[in-house]
Amino acid sequence: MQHFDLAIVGTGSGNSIVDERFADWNVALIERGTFGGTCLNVGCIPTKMFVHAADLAATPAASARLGVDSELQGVRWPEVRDRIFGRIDPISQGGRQYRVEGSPNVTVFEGTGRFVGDKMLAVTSAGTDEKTISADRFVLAAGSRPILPAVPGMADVGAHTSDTIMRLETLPKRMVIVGGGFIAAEMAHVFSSFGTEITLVTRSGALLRQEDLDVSRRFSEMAAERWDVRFDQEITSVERQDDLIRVHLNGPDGASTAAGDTLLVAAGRAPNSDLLHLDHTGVQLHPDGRVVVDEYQRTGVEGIWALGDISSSHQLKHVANHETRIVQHNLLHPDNPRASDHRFVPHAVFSSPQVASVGLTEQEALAQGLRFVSATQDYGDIAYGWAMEDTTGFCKLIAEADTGRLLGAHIIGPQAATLIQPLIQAMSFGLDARRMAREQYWIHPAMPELVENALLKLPLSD
Ligand SMILES: Cc1cc2nc3c(=O)[nH]c(=O)nc-3n(C[C@H](O)[C@H](O)[C@H](O)COP(=O)(O)OP(=O)(O)OC[C@H]3O[C@@H](n4cnc5c(N)ncnc54)[C@H](O)[C@@H]3O)c2cc1C
Ligand SMILES: NC(=O)c1ccc[n+]([C@@H]2O[C@H](COP(=O)([O-])OP(=O)(O)OC[C@H]3O[C@@H](n4cnc5c(N)ncnc54)[C@H](O)[C@@H]3O)[C@@H](O)[C@H]2O)c1
Repeated sequence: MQHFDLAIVGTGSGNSIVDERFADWNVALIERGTFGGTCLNVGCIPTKMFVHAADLAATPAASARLGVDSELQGVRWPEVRDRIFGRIDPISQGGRQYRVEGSPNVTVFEGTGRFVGDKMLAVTSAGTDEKTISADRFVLAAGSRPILPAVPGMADVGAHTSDTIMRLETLPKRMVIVGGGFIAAEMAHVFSSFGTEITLVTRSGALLRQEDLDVSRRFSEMAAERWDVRFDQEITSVERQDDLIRVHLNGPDGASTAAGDTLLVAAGRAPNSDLLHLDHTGVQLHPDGRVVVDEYQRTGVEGIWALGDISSSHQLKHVANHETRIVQHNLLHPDNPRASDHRFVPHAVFSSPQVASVGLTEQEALAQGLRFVSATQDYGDIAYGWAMEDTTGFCKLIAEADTGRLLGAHIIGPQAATLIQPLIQAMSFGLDARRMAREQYWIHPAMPELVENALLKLPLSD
């Protein structure tokens, strides 16, 4: 049995742990899927490349009201798709090749790892013999995978998830999307901009329910104008009839059916901890399957760390990246460990409109009994937003009443994912809202004046 100083399960964020500082460590990398993990292959990167193309495709429809007449002449789906994966696939292949052939201290095991002893992992893959390895230390970076709701027929109709939808042979004519979160919002924008008719089915009364209520409401209203959105639906069964998939629903108005040639299920992701047979090690799990870690990313078992989607309540790449750097440091400096910082974790939804958020929603601030003030600034009332004639976007801020410390920031509208960054910075470094607004220049008439004016609107005393 081969023994290693370190074994890393998962080559998403896990792959970037091993740099030159680990040159004299004997490392095993275990990967069951495509080298490079979710973000690179089926997550952040391809989706945002599709979103960029979708934004371009949607521009002609939006520009006529400003007197600019242009026409979308077509979307060459195979070319859009192949340009994206023609750029991504070589990165994954190059990363794999570098580890297999160019990293003398790293051994790559391709297959599914599962614990068979305290610090022993068996790796199985179809067509090869099972290999068992041991290691002094393990990093569990095995990520998460899409959930297919347990509904009669769901597993039999050829439903797509985000893992497969981006590689379709042809552009769908009618797509049913199940889910009302990140992936549903982004993919509905992508495919509808390319010309696919979208029916979006969600079990709750609003889309993007994790957002501040004002943002979620605004996004839901706008989505309902653009797509056939069915709220408050229970899926009772799914069936395929030749080329048509029918999703049978039960909602406030009774039974109905959503039909399309393609079904995308975007109903959340579950941690891959079940694949690892962690009962053989004593690593503990939360009820939802996430690995339990402390602030140093340590599991309860000495020498076993976890990071990213397998352990985090934030399934976000910037969180996985941060935790990777923490684990990296703590592996190298076990006597001087660093803690992860999850105080102000932002996120953005790259749909149309974009949504971005950091910190508490108003509902969370209320639930925590905080004394806070809030202010909302419309894009339409700052110079650049007025020039664009934006009528729907806004920035909402929540600040501690006594100190002016920002508690939360929420933006819906153009460039929201970029505009939020100074607010993340202010919260991370404890800059109070009044100082942030007044003690720096804000370029006129640029879009960040949205943030400046939202800050100035907060009813805080001097
Ligand atoms: C469609 C989509 C879009 C997204 N967009 C964004 C975005 O815009 N911004 C953002 O911040 N986040 C985004 N995310 C989330 C982001 O991709 C994840 O949070 C991040 O990739 C998680 O990284 P990870 O290293 O924890 O796991 P992964 O990157 O998933 O890596 C885990 C790896 O472990 C392997 N593995 C699992 N089990 C085993 C096993 N037993 N043995 C061997 N190997 C195993 C898997 O094959 C996988 O390669 C998106 C996700 C999706 C699905
Ligand atoms: N821009 C980004 O950062 C980005 C983009 C995509 C994905 N992600 C990450 O990936 C994760 C997974 O994305 P997601 O959209 O699958 O999950 P999600 O948690 O964002 O949304 C899941 C949605 O599915 C709905 N749902 C669940 N079961 C259902 C059912 N049986 N019937 C109808 N609706 C049902 C939920 O109510 C919810 O609206 C996200 O939580 C996010 O962390 C991030």
